Amino acid sequence: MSSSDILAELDTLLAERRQASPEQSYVARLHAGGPAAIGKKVGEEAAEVIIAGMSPSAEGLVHEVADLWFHSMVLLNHHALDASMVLAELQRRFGVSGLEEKAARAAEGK
Ligand SMILES: N=c1c2ncn([C@@H]3O[C@H](COP(=O)(O)OP(=O)(O)OP(=O)(O)O)[C@@H](O)[C@H]3O)c2ncn1[C@@H]1O[C@H](COP(=O)(O)O)[C@@H](O)[C@H]1O
Repeated sequence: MSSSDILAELDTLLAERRQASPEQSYVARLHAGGPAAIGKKVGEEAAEVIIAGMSPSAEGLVHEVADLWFHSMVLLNHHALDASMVLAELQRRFGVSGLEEKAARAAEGK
């Protein structure tokens, strides 16, 4: 599998594992806890990303970001959303300066 396919492959696997028993699947266990429990895990992983980002170990940061992406994907899946929607949103934003987008929003009063 190429690395560019992994998000789509993982989304398919996550949807399958949602139906599994919580005794046998970490993903099923996360879903059983509901959005608040999954969101709590996303928050913990985000905190671990912040801590890893303070250290010079690139390997540690990559590991923690992978944990954050994985748990965020489970949360998306819990709401019948998937990574392709996030990728499409990033594609839509591609090349649009964050500063210009913010200024345009301010001009529209948003
Ligand atoms: N990519 C992942 C993945 N990344 C991280 N994790 C798990 O996420 C958890 C992260 O928890 P922490 O880092 O907080 O460590 P912890 O000490 O185990 O957690 P706590 O005790 O704090 O709850 C660990 O149990 C990891 O194993 C993952 N679990 C599963 N997947 C994918 O999901 C698929 C389905 O998994 P199951 O549903 O478990 O079969 C797997 O085949 C993988 O492809």
